[in-house]
Amino acid sequence: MTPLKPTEDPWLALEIGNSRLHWALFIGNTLNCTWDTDHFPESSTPQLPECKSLADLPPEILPSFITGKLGGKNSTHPPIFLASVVPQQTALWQTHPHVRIITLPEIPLLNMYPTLGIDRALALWGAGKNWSFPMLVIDAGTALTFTGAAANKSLVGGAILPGLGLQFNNLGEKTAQLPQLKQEIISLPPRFALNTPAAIQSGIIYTMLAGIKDFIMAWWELFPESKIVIKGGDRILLCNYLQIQFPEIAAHLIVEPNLIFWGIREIVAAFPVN
Ligand SMILES: Nc1ncnc2c1ncn2[C@@H]1O[C@H](COP(=O)(O)OP(=O)(O)OP(=O)(O)O)[C@@H](O)[C@H]1O
Ligand SMILES: CC(C)(CO)[C@@H](O)C(=O)NCCC(=O)O
Ligand SMILES: [K+]
Repeated sequence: MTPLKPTEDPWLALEIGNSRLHWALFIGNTLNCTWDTDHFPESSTPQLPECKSLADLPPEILPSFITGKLGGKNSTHPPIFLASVVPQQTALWQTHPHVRIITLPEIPLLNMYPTLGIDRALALWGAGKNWSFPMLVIDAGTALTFTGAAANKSLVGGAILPGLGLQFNNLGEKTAQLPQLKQEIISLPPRFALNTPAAIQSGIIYTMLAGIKDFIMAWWELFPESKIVIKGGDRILLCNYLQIQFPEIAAHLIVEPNLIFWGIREIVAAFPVN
């Protein structure tokens, strides 16, 4: 792979989450744009190892407006820096000639444990480098996670629970009488509900908000001055409800969809350049 000129060369960041792929185009250090794509179907075996030029990447991965920004189909393939928490999807990219997989030991956080998710580590590193440590990151994704580090950039730890979508889906799937609901709750339901959909919504949303509040309060006991950043596909929904339920807490949250990309940028910037 040709070395990057950090100020001007284009490169792609790819985060493979459990629901979908999250992409970013960087020009040097500057984030140009982001987009999301689906996982590859398990059945398909994309010809990724054959990707020599941009023209070889399927259009469902690289939208034409991105190819345009990169100078058209015949231009040289930019490097892709990949971080994944889905090993089967990582495997598809492993042999791609321009892919560089980011691994946990490359992230300069102290006290990490070997099975820590790379997404959690990158988001925490990106948040801490951008705002400051101590730092707590809340990822409202497929899983809801809390991940915190102290002022000395040492991982304090965190917690993992089913995200909003998983809670709704699991309840609908594993019970005979409960319907599958979408988590698009327009307004907060009554806490003590008199119909089934509202009762499910109440149960899930109020316990989740109370849980988030409890983790935040516990974190502030340890690190009273700490900033807290929230990311993930359900961040806006959760922030809106936190705003109604616990406005004094919501006011302190920094909402940032691109945390992992900031983390990846830090790692890429530390890359040796000729
Ligand atoms: N367009 C969308 N596609 C899929 N999920 C979405 C979308 N918009 C919001 N969501 C919600 O976002 C949540 C998934 O979050 P996100 O996309 O951050 O997960 P992910 O790709 O698995 O990443 P992570 O591994 O960080 O959880 C789901 O609960 C889902 O309901
Ligand atoms: C928790 C998830 C699924 C969140 O994406 C991911 O970070 C992961 O698979 N983590 C591994 C376990 C851990 O972080 O302790
Ligand atoms: K699993």
